[in-house]
Amino acid sequence: MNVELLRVLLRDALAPEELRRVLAEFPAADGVLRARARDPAGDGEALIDDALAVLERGSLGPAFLVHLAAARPDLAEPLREVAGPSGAPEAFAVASLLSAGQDAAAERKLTELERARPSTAGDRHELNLAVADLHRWQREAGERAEPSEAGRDAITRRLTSVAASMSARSLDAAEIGEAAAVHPEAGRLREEIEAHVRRADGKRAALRLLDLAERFAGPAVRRRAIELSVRAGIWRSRHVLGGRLEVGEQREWTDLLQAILALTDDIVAGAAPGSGGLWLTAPLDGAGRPVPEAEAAREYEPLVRAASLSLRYRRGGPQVLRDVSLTVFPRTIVGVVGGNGAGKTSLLRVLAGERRVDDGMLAYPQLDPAQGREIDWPAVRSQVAHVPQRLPQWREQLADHLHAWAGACGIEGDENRDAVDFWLERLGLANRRTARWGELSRSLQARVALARALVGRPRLLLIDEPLVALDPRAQQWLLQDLRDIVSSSSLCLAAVVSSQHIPELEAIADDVVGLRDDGGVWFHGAVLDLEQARRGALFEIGGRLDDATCDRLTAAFGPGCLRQRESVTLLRVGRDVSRGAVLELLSAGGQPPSYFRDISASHLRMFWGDRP
Ligand SMILES: Nc1ncnc2c1ncn2[C@@H]1O[C@H](COP(=O)(O)OP(=O)(O)OP(=O)(O)O)[C@@H](O)[C@H]1O
Repeated sequence: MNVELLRVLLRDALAPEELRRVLAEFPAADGVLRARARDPAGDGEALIDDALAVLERGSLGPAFLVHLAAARPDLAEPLREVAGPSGAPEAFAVASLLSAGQDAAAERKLTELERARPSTAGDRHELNLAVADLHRWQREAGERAEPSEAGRDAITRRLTSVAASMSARSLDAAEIGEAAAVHPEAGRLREEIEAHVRRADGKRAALRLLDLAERFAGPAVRRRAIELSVRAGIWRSRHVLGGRLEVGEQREWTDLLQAILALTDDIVAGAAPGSGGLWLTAPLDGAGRPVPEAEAAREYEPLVRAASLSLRYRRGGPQVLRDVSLTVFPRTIVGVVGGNGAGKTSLLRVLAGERRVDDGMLAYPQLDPAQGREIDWPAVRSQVAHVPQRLPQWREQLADHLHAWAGACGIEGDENRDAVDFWLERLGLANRRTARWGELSRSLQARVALARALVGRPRLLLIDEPLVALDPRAQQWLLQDLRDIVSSSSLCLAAVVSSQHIPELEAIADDVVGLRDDGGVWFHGAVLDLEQARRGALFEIGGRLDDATCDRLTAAFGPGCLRQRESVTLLRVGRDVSRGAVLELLSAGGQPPSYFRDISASHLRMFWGDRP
């Protein structure tokens, strides 16, 4: 939008009283602007300044152009120039044709606009409604032999919001393109939000909008994103059961989806370097651009590097960790999987600095500023949030508890208030602000533990068995949120998550450390390679195996290596495991199986299937 041209137009083409009236009647203006416009003693220039400041914000500018075109059809041409190349001039051309009484031309234009297929489902829906409104209005006008002003206004109002939404998308296309090219995460999140909107999943769209705002926007925009998320939540609870929406409700819903998309674009456009947005949280150079090396270090240098860790709780006692190695990169989730007593909790306690290892190398390249021979544990611990399996309880009301916790982490004042509000909304806890520990389900208690960890602005999350006692839906909900937050957050954090729920964790993890029952490692690497490793070799074993044999095999080849299929047992092992080694373990209890064969190359391997 050409703001300077609009300034000239407002000053020279409109009499002061007319300017006041147009601004006072502009439905999308904020209350302050409308009140000023109604003040007959106010200064005209100052009013124009105020108006332009409001119109430049968000996507109100194009909506105002439509509004003005409807009031002053003679200004259509200069307004088109002000709007620039976007869908908005089309929309306000229709408005001005209607206003000038050229209904047939307005209808033609509107139909053209609808055919042009604007980019979002919300826009298309809104245009359909506008066409329907126009037809109804024409019919009514024909019957009454006199056009109805109210009908005309209704169509203009609707076009105003379409124009706002469409131009929010096309006016900023260049900026959005630039931001997405420089920072693919912004572009990716925008695409994801659009996809949720297309599926009319407003709540998921709003949650991802919160992630986008947390990463790229300042507190005011985050507040706006929180408001939209609250509205989307109310909508979901009202309409989740698939009730039909009334026409008025449809409009409200469309407005909400459009507002989500418009704010998304505002944030993404602001994420472009040089736009004044926050775009990254890395240190900035003199010109306000992120320092590339600092950003690269933050994104790509590991948070944890551990090699050959070993641990015994007491001298001469059993070895709990044996030669365990892992590397944790920012924005990744490392799953630590294994059976009962495999050492998962112990490994997390070592990483949290609660337990010293007997041997091995442990370093926190980004968290330990000194990088000396000894780890600076206070510095590291202040950036690590450990959520133990036994969740911490609290006495106060939930929001008070989180405020106090954030305060204890050094987050004070507005930042404290904003962080608590943000995480309560993001994790679906906002309507439980006043709840106490005992009033929450286990699933919500797990979410509170996550919120508490996140308000402290950690770089590393260590989460022990978060899925225990959650039903499958709650497990999926929690893991999906964790995945989204770790991928997108401005904290640039990583998570190490332990669980016995191997398939669930694998679905969201980047890397896996699979612990054997003896504390050794049966797999360490990318999830993508895990399947490959498991595919190594497949053996079919006759009959059911006794518990002792199952335990022996699981200890050697890791949890999940065995599946019972009808009258046979299938065993999956790495490629490097010999037939002889497997047979030895099968026979160690003195009862060799009735038969045993390698079916790796046979179609029978299909019987492994997805079913555990
Ligand atoms: N404080 C301790 N003192 C002595 N032994 C311990 C201690 N904590 C754990 N162990 C032992 O270390 C081994 C590993 O325990 P750990 O809790 O790390 O395993 P885990 O994989 O988390 O098991 P689970 O899934 O049952 O929680 C177990 O044999 C356990 O008995």
